[in-house]
Amino acid sequence: MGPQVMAPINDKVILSTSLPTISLLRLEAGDANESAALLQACSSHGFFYLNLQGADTLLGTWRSLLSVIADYFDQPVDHKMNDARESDNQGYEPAGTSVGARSDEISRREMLNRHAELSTSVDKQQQLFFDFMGNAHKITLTILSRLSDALSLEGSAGFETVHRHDRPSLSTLALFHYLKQDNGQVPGFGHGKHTDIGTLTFLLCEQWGLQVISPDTESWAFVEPRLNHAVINVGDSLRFISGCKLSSAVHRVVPVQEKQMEDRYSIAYFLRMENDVKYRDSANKIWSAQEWHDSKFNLFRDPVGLPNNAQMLTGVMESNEKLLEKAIPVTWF
Ligand SMILES: O=C(O)CCC(=O)C(=O)O
Ligand SMILES: [Fe+2]
Repeated sequence: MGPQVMAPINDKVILSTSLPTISLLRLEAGDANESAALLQACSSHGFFYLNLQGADTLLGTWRSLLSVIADYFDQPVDHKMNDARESDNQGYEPAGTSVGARSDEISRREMLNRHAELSTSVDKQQQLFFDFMGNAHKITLTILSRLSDALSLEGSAGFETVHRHDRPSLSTLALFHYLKQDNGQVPGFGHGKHTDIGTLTFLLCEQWGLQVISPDTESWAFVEPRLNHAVINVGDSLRFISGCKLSSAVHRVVPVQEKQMEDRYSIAYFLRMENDVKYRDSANKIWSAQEWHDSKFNLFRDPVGLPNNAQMLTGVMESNEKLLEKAIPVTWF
């Protein structure tokens, strides 16, 4: 079983037509104009389409993975619970574990020893997952070094130097299944509004549902799924380490119609910094990358004191001048 076709959108939907498109081929070739366009995209929107032309291996692996994950999530919950690890970046998490996220999820930390402990059907597909992670990792590192170039960050000032291969990080591949709401039993759908924790997120999804706050209109806009394009966004850690020159845009996942009429599948590779890298958030507090990660995940699970803590979910973006004028109420699905 593979994912179903995309849902038609309704009239009220605003499309984000202004998202920039960056070419992976041109970034790989070191085209300086493309690096400048990348910097512009990451400073203004914090979100862009990455044209994957030329990345045939990755696109092929993605096709195979889509049917593997659909089959995986199709298994009974009891069986999938054999893979539960009570971890934010390893194993299975059933829908509703984190506030605002109504999705089944399977995540795998990038493991250099090339071995993952999963007992259910996906165990046999380990190579596919590692191939995908390897490719996504390489692409996100290319983006990162082009951003360093465009910001003239040379040598040890470059962003790549805090993403060394042999240092522990919480980089993760996550596979999401947003459940169809056709039988009235699913309490909610989607992913509440947030910014991503880490450096860069590489997202592949051919179905509707992702929304960003458009910097042009300051209101929610759907990101149109585009064939052979990934959606890349800047996370909090990169925003902070860039001295807030780059934006970690607020986004969420919602049904396109009143209810979610089809199962939705997405794959995200979260590139994260080395655990002990330190940075200042925009409120001037110092964090290690791991502390920021753990605190934000604790909040996702148990949002004590929301909406006071809501600023952290959105990477303190709402106290940033970019969104200050129009504070958006915290809503969950
Ligand atoms: O599933 C998606 O399209 C996006 C998921 C997301 O934003 C996240 O997991 O951080
Ligand atoms: Fe996200």
